[in-house]
Amino acid sequence: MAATRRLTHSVAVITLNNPPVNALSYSLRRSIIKEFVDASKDSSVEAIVLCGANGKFCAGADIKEFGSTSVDSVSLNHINDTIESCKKPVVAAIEGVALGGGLELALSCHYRVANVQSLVGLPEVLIGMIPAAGGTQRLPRLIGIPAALDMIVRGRHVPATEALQLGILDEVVKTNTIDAAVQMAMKVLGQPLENRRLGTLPVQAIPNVDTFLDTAVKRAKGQFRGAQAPLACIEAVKATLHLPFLKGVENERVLTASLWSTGQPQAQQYAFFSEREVGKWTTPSGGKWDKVPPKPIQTAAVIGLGTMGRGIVTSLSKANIPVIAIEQDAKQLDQGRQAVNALLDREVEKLKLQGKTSVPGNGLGSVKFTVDLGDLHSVDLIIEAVYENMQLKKEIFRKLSSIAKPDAFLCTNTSGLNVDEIASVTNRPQQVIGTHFFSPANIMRLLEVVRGQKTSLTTIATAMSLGKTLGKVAVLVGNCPLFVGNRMLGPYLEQVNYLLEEGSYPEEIDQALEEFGFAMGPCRMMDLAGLDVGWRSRMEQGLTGTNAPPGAPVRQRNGKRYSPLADLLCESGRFGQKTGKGWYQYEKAGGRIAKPDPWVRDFLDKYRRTHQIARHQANSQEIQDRCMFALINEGFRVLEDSIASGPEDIDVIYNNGYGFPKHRGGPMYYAANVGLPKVLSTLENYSKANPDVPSMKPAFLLRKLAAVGGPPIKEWRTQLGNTSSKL
Ligand SMILES: CC/C=C/CC(=O)SCCNC(=O)CCNC(=O)[C@H](O)C(C)(C)COP(=O)(O)OP(=O)(O)OC[C@H]1O[C@@H](n2cnc3c(N)ncnc32)[C@H](O)[C@@H]1OP(=O)(O)O
Repeated sequence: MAATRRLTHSVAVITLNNPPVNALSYSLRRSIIKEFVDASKDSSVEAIVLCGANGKFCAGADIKEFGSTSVDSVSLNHINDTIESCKKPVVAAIEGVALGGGLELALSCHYRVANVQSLVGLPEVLIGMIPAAGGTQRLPRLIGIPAALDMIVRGRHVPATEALQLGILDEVVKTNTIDAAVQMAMKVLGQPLENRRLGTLPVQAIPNVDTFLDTAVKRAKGQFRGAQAPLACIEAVKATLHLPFLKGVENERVLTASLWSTGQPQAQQYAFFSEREVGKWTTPSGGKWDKVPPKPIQTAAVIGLGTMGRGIVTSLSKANIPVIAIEQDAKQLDQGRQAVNALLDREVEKLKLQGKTSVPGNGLGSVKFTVDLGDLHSVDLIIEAVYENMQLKKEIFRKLSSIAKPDAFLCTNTSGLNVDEIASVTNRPQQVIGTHFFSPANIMRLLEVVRGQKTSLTTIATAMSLGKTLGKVAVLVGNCPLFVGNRMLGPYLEQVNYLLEEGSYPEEIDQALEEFGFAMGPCRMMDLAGLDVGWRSRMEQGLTGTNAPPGAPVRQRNGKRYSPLADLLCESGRFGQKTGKGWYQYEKAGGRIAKPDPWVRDFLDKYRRTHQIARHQANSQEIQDRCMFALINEGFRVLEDSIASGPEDIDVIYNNGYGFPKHRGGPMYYAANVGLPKVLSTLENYSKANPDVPSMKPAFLLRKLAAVGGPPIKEWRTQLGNTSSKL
């Protein structure tokens, strides 16, 4: 980890070298300042270029060093101020990424030249922080408050072509970025540098700035629900209007300290590293991500062009993988084709905005639409995405056994069916795996990769690698009903139903959980997913409908508490958004604007009267605790059963697939933060009062960890001990 210096003509080229992303660790910072000061004093040097080794400029501060002491003696602010005030021209040569402290370093240079493929941004907000090395002060001075605020609050990675238009970059080149930067440095020799020192410039005035900033605060509160960093970013940028540069930088420091005390940065940084950790899968048989090479996937196919299939085809095409898209008849194929083409048109528009129109074929993989399964004979990987019906899925996999080439991988996109049962009808169970995409599959980042009993390590490696190629965060999980995410949702939604029975209204429950930070409350989520999905499944399980045990009490099944509320809603044709009515009413069938429905209130009131349930109106805290602790308790059971290999896996699943607020780290991190003894005692109390709700009986692992005082989450794995692993 060092910066090295060489001389090209009279230009000193200082290269940041700290693989893999040239993060600004303490020792790299120390080395940069030394090389820089030496170069600025060296009389043979007329200008300086800063660049990064291995095709990457710099991904910012070394996040691993946050929170550790004694690393601040060479601050990035000091480096940036030294660079900005240098009398010799300094040019940043940006390749790959200039993010966070990396862009702040580049902004302190007098000029910036970048490769066309590179990305720049201030993504600190995504790890719960604000840019605090002058970024919130220099960027608005360079590109104005509105554009800077948009970048800083969203933490957007901006493509070089857009950054050039915004005025962040002075030149964009296709090749030889460092040479171009050296040329630029020589060209500007002798020119005045005063107006290139961003810290000395005034910020451009905009009309009605106060209204503009108030609107930004309101929008951020609505969008980021409880996350403090976006608000601190706005506060920091606002300071450019009334504080001189150095005071503005001091304000960044104060805001950072205050953010740190909320615990949100720590949670988001845990989430950041957990996303990277889950890619490093291992299996009890000794399989390991870096020991088993994946097979290359050159062609793929998707069977079924419903909502999921359309998204999966788009996702594959976006990753430049040619896809064959299959439907069972010409009419459905045509509908699927139109829907996929509309999604792909949007992708082309996005690529155009990123200046990537020159990529052959727009950088999208071709899509061939067909009704002929025979066309699949030579594809490398097939994803079945028909609706959730075991018999139908088995029929398709039987056919694929004889049609697909012997080394083709067969994936099932199921949200909870038994992958082993599907694999059992094929002639290659070792090449069968579950790939549980989340809707809309072209947008949602999560992919649950479900390993069957016979799934080979190569198949796991290939599915995990495909996830990465598709830009997803893939998490390896074991095969059990509903896998991880949906399994944990069961007890959570059970509590929602009980709260509704007891006296809460849908909008109160949603408000409590949206205040907690969820992107969407559970009643709105059920309406979006379709209430009929669960209803059909409960009918198949014999819990409701004609298969229900004759004479079973309405609110009990097999001796356990049961809520028939959602069944009753479905029986009256209320399936959620798709029918325009569910827990809410919508402007039309398929509408999205949820309005509280007096019919639902009336229905719930009548239900309570019929069943003589005394009304208990839970407050937000009770709603949050009951729902969250139910979710967490099932998370512990998932760990006990080794369906997920660690708490990080669960947290990544919830953060990326279920709208869990990242600033709380994930459900298991949240549990550790609340304190496991508290989670345990709340569950114990509930369980004692409600022995007919077994999902709330504290999990063994929770008891075990609470008994040793609730150790930090990093230590949980060692406490898991010997379990019969399904991974
Ligand atoms: C001192 C002043 C304060 C400044 C504030 C900051 O600068 S905060 C940091 C701001 N920067 C970021 O938030 C960037 C975070 N990184 C990324 O977004 C991505 O990693 C990337 C740079 C876009 C690269 O993505 P890619 O998908 O190619 O690789 P990975 O994400 O898997 O990363 C590779 C490994 O690098 C580690 N890493 C990445 N960034 C940092 C970082 N800033 N600090 C420390 N480590 C970082 C990452 O963890 C991976 O490590 P592995 O061990 O290989 O898992």
